[in-house]
Amino acid sequence: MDPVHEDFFAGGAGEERTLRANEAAYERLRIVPRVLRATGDRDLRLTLFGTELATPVLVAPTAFHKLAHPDGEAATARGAAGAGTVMVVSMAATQPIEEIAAAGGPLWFQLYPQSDLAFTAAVIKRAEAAGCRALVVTVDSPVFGRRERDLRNGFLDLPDGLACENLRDAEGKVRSIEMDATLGWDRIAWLRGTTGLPILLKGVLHPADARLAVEHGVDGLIVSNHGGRQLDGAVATVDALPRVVDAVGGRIPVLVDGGIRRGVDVLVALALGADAVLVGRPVVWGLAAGGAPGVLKKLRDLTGELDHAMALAGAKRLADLTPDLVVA
Ligand SMILES: Cc1cc2nc3c(=O)[nH]c(=O)nc-3n(C[C@H](O)[C@H](O)[C@H](O)COP(=O)(O)O)c2cc1C
Ligand SMILES: O=C(O)C(=O)c1ccccc1
Repeated sequence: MDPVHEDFFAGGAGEERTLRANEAAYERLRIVPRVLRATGDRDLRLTLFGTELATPVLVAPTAFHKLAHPDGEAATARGAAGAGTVMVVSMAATQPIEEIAAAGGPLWFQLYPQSDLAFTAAVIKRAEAAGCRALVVTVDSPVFGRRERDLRNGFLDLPDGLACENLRDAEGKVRSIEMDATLGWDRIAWLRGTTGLPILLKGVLHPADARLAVEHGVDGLIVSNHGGRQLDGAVATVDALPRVVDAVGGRIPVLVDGGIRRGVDVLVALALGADAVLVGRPVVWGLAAGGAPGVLKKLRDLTGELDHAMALAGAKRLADLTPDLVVA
C-alpha cells in the first residue's frame, strides 16, 4: 500500500492518545474464567434488528476501500457475507451502494447527516432501495478530526479516478462530505420521521447521551470514539461502555468498537455489556492483504478466537458472558 494511504487508515487524531488507549484498555482488562461449565460446542449466533448473524463481530464503516484494494467495498461485503455478519457501509465508500449490495449479505448504511436535508433524504432513500437494513448515524464528527499524519503527508482527498460514489447528486456530480457542527437532537427527530429503518447512533460515550438517545426513539447505540480519529484524549471505548450499558438498561442494543484486535477483546466487550462489536482497521488490513478472502479470513480468525476463548472461560452462549468474568 502507498505509505500515505497506510497512514490514512492507521492514523488517529492529535497525538493518537485515544487510538492507543482503545487497545491499551483491552491489554489491561483480564478474564476470570469459570470451570466445569460443560459448554460442549459454543453458539455464537445473535439476532440484531431482525437479522440473524453467525458472529457478534461486525464490520465497522471505514472510508475509501479502493485505496486498500482495487475490489473496494464490494470485496469487503463479500467477506462479511461469507462470515455471516453485517457490513456497515461508509457514506465515504468508493463504490455505489448498489454494487456493494450485489455482493450479497446484510448491509447497514452509515450516514454523516448533511445540512441539505433533501439531499440527505435522497441518500437514505437510495440506501433503503439498495436493501440496507439499518441506518448508522455518526454523531462524533461535528467537525473533522485533526489527523496529523494526513496533514504531514498532505493527504487531503481521493486520487483522480476515485470518488465517494454515494454522494452524487441528481446531475451525477459528486458532492464533498460536510461535517455539520449545527447537528442537534432535532435532526435525529427529523431522521426518525424520514426513514422506517432502525437508527443507530455511532459515537456515543457519555451515559447522559445514551439516555437522550433512548428518549428520541433511537434503536441502537455504538459506543465509539471513531477509532481515535476525532477527539484525541477521549476515553477508551471499553472504559466508557459499562456506564452507557447501565444508562440504557437493556432498552436498546449497545454495540462497541475501537481497539478490538483479538477474540479475547470481543469476549471482554461482550462481558461488559455490549451486544456485539465492530472492527475497523483489522478489516481494512485483511482487505489490503487479500481482498474478499482476506476480509473473510480476518473475520473468521476473530470469531474462531472468540469461540476458543469462550470454551476456556466456560461460556456456551453470548448471554453467558457477564461482567463478573472481567477484572481490571
Ligand atoms: C480509515 C478509517 C476510516 C473511517 N471512516 C469512517 C467513516 O467513514 N464513517 C464512520 O462513521 N466511521 C469511520 N471510521 C471509524 C470506524 O467506523 C470505527 O469507529 C473505528 O475504526 C473502530 O476502531 P478500530 O479501527 O480500532 O477497530 C473510520 C475509521 C478508519 C480507521
Ligand atoms: O471518518 C473517518 O474517519 C474518515 O476517515 C473519513 C474520511 C473521508 C470522508 C469521511 C470520513
